[in-house]
Amino acid sequence: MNEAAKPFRGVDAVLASELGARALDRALVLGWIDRLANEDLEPRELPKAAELTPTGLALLLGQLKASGVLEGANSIGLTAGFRQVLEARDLLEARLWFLLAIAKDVHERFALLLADPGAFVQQAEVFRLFDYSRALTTSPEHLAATARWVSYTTALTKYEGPLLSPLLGLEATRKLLDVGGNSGEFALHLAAIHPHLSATVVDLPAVCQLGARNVVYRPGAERVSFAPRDIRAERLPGPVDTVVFKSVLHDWPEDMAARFIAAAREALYPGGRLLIVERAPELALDQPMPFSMLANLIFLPFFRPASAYAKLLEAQGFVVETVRSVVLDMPFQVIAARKQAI
Ligand SMILES: C[S@@+](CC[C@H](N)C(=O)[O-])C[C@H]1O[C@@H](n2cnc3c(N)ncnc32)[C@H](O)[C@@H]1O
Repeated sequence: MNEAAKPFRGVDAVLASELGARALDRALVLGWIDRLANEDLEPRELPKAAELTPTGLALLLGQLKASGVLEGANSIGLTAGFRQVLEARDLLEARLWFLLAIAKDVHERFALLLADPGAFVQQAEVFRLFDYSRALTTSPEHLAATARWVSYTTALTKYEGPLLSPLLGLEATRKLLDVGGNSGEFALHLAAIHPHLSATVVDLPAVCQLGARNVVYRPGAERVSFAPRDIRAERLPGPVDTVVFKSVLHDWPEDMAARFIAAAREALYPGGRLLIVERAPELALDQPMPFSMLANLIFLPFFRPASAYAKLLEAQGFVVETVRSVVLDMPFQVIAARKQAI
């Protein structure tokens, strides 16, 4: 297994069942995980154990053992496997937050998810949290609302970055635009591993403001800048030699995706490269699925095959050079295309 994929595998393994995920959420909230990280305890010594019924305590302990979080009977401890998972605690907490929120929508609107995924996304409560319109301004209220979901995308990207960057072929890149680049986490990773690369993150104003706070003082930050823009209405800054769209284009219908590809073309030098980095619509739908997969399953109808992006790119005069893929929580693909020199 690719070493860098381990955090995803570990997190997804402890979130395999919904009850297990809920139990872990409670254990985190009750402070059990923090206490047990330092010492083993008897069940009745666990924080707030006395507030649970005997059955509640047994259920919570039982589910946490069943999902590989805890072990022991008289003396309870964290398993070695879960201690490793805790090394990516930000990823674990981000995944839990999103899964528990989306589960409610899936429970209430499963028929709609099957019949009309667009309407599901429109109606799902969880997507009110991801309200891009509140990122258009930087009032304290809008910054706070935006910060909640930006910390989710940031945590995911922190672990996705090292798996994806080897597929990008950025050795010759000097100036890169990360469009919809969120808090700059991906751009910062790219700048940190490529000392000659400078990156500009294009995103909505509140996201850029949070992003500037996210990268400050971290290695490579001096080569990461932010360009607040609404890409529906404004041109991209340029010229640059590489443009990246990571997990951005699936959010948009095909005509808008084509518009953004055209804007990237305008921002690129002749001979420049455009990289589309997206999850691939490849899930074994006839296999039992872990609860954790809900986080991707709801987007499945919106993920496009590489061939669909190749068509959009070729229609705009790009030459598709490579399609590479890697498996994280599901397959991710990188479609690399070059703007023709003339
Ligand atoms: C699904 S997130 C992906 C973020 C990041 N690239 C990642 O991989 O996690 C889509 C990003 O597009 C940005 N975005 C949405 N609408 C936008 C717009 N009109 N102009 C600029 N950025 C926009 C969002 O703020 C968000 O950061």
